[in-house]
Amino acid sequence: MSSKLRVAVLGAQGRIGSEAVRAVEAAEDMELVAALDRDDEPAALTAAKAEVTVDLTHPDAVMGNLGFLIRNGIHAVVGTTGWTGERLETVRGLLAESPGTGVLIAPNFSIGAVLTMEFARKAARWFESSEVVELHHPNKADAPSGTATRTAQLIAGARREAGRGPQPDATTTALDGARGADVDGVPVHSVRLRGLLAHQEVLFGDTGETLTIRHDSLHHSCFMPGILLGVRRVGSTPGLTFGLEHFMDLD
Ligand SMILES: NC(=O)C1=CN([C@@H]2O[C@H](COP(=O)(O)OP(=O)(O)OC[C@H]3O[C@@H](n4cnc5c(N)ncnc54)[C@H](OP(=O)(O)O)[C@@H]3O)[C@@H](O)[C@H]2O)C=CC1
Ligand SMILES: O=C(O)C1=N[C@H](C(=O)O)C[C@H](O)C1
Repeated sequence: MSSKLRVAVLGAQGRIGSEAVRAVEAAEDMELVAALDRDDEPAALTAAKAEVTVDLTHPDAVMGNLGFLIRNGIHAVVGTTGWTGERLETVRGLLAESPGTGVLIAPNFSIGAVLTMEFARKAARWFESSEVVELHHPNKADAPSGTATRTAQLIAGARREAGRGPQPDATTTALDGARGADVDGVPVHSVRLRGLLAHQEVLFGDTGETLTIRHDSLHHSCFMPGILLGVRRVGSTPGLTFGLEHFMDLD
């Protein structure tokens, strides 16, 4: 009997899912027991006795997938985007019925992106204003990116804690969208351009200075160490964990 962790991938034919399949296959402590895509039956996961499933599908599919996984006590590592407070509450509700099951939802698995979010959170209270610009390939499912949304939420939280009020902005906009999307008071701008993969700039400004934190994902391989870390840790971390930073020692 193998002692390797039995891992499945959902969205296995996708841009990041196909990379995750290769990463799991290459990991000495894991066995890829299922690689499923859109038309496959989720029941294959139970038949394959998957212990951990990695979901890299689509915001429209992920809630149904998680419902199945949690009901069947299969731990989940989720990179799929589209997370709202309401969706997270639904996941917590499902987990309450399956208390031994662990779910990690990570807006971004790349180490540099996790650090970008952490640095942005730390910088936020020192600057009057901040804006987030995310830049992705044009086939991306959603906008703004999950990473940009999370970054803006972390900045907003840090501003609230520091007692900072709304960011100054006296602009009158002639066209809807000119100032981007408002995420908790932080403007978020989405660029979609052939040739890009996944990039983000967080801009801070105050009197006489600006600070820009930039991260570039240049290949899908950058997400793999984070995904594998999540797969290794999620089974011993029951309940919902939101953000890979909780599985990393950032201090
Ligand atoms: N957290 C992170 O670090 C990262 C997250 N992502 C996120 O991962 C998701 C996937 O991105 P990406 O790989 O670029 O997208 P792709 O469209 O390339 O891949 C998604 C794959 O999932 C398949 N799929 C759709 N619905 C289902 C379903 N119900 N069950 C199984 N498979 C399904 C798609 O099939 P079909 O083509 O037929 O629709 C496709 O093969 C997005 O939400 C993206 O934002 C991406 C990179 C990093
Ligand atoms: O769709 C992508 O490509 C990515 N999606 C995630 C997001 O929305 O933040 C992570 C990364 O930006 C790549």
